[in-house]
Amino acid sequence: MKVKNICCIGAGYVGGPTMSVIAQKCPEINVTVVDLNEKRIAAWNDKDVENIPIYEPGLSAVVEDARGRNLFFSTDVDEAIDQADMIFISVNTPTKTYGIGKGMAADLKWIELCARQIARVATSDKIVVEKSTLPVRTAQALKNILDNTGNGVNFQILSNPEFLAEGTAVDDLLKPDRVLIGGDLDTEKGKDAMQALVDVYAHWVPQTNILTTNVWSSELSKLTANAFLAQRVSSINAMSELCEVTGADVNEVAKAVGMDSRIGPKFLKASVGFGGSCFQKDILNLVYIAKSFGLNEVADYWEQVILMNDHQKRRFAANIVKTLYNTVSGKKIAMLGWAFKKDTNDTREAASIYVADYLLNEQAEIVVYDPKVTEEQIYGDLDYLGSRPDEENRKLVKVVNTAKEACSEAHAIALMTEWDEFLEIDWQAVYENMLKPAFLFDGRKLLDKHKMKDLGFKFYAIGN
Ligand SMILES: NC(=O)c1ccc[n+]([C@@H]2O[C@H](COP(=O)([O-])OP(=O)(O)OC[C@H]3O[C@@H](n4cnc5c(N)ncnc54)[C@H](O)[C@@H]3O)[C@@H](O)[C@H]2O)c1
Ligand SMILES: O=c1ccn([C@@H]2O[C@H](COP(=O)(O)OP(=O)(O)O[C@H]3O[C@H](CO)[C@@H](O)[C@H](O)[C@H]3O)[C@@H](O)[C@H]2O)c(=O)[nH]1
Repeated sequence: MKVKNICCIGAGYVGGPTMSVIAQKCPEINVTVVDLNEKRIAAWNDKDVENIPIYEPGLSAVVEDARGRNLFFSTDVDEAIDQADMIFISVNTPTKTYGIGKGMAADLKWIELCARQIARVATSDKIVVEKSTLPVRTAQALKNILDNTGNGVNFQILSNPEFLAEGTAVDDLLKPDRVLIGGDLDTEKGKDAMQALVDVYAHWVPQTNILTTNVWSSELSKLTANAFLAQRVSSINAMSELCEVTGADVNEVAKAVGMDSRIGPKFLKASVGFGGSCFQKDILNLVYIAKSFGLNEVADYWEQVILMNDHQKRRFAANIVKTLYNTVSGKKIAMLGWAFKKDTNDTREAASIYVADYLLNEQAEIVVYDPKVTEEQIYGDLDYLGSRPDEENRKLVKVVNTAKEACSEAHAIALMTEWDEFLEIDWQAVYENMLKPAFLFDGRKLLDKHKMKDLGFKFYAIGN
């Protein structure tokens, strides 16, 4: 079968970029991305393509190419479901904040709502694709909901997890290491559905990079990939603490270790701790699944990756307090960067939120500058933690428009995100405008230690 109409439910960080690339590469397929969030859809449809709701290098050009031709953004979910022969579900699956599995399991509320809506609306056969990251065996639950509608529609469920990383989403989508498609390999209908999705990706991805597996392997591979990646970051971060007490330099250790072809150089950059919407959520989910099968050793093994990450964020903040003579009360701390990594406006689970919260509990005054994150987002992130009244966050935290302004008259700077522009800062001028001693804490190992020390900074970097 040839796919003619695709619908994607969820116009977020995954649905938006993924569907834009599919539409650009498959001009004969109509792609409609739908969302309940009217503001988000309006932003995707904004006349000025620079105002689309997600910042990703190269994304606006892709959207401009396809939007209005075969790429559409809409809030009419029913209509798009009705028209589609293939439906991607790309809604959020955050960690549950209530009930059984609170703080661990993935909240599948939005997934189930999608399934019920598809079941209610569909009058013709559909291929339903899990694009969201889901616990292994979710496809079974989806199938149960879809198959119990009694309207005779045939649903094929595929798992097609997304591996893009934010900040490089467009590149990752254009040149994926692999595309993974899980489906029912035992039936002709299952195989046909898989082939239909393979044919979509084959417009631009070499066949050798398109991997087909059974559904459960596909679902579990996504959680496994994120667990392995996060584990590397926690491993090097654990070493960074050991480096700090032994005189080793974590960058040198990472380079030496990464040159072993069995280990490889990627994801060995020590940092103030990994953030982002995926790593923590997906590992907690993995831990929960392992525990629910009684596999306690497996669960404990992976949980340690999260515990190490929490420790890394906490000890970075604690080191600031300790170094500033054991008190930051009433002191101005400039935070450079708020996003969880460079080249994205996403702040979900960013280390900066937790470091700021720690410092605010110590009564610091914080001034934040991030080139892509809005003031509203920063206050929202702090308010969400509920550590203090919202008004207090507005009183103690200021958000400014330049790094220079943030650092002026500061007691200390905490570099939280590795934005390229922080390399271009006139650090001499920054030094001159700070209170002395001028403390600089580099949570990303971005800056040149010798240069910063020569300028006069009291300089501290992770793992050094
Ligand atoms: N962010 C990433 O880099 C990334 C990468 C790979 C996989 N994932 C996974 O992809 C999924 C989506 O992540 P995201 O970052 O795009 O989330 P997101 O929160 O940015 O987007 C999800 C969107 O779905 C919409 N939505 C929720 N329920 C809906 C419904 N019933 N009908 C219509 N719209 C609905 C929300 O309004 C929201 O705009 C998650 O499972 C995530 O784990 C994310
Ligand atoms: O060597 C490294 C690499 C990353 N990080 C940090 O780890 C976090 C996650 O970074 P990254 O993985 O690059 O971004 P994400 O967008 O979270 O992407 C991850 O999560 C996605 C959602 O599941 C997956 O699709 C991607 O494959 C996976 O890399 C960020 O805070 C990074 O700063 C480090 O500290 N050191």
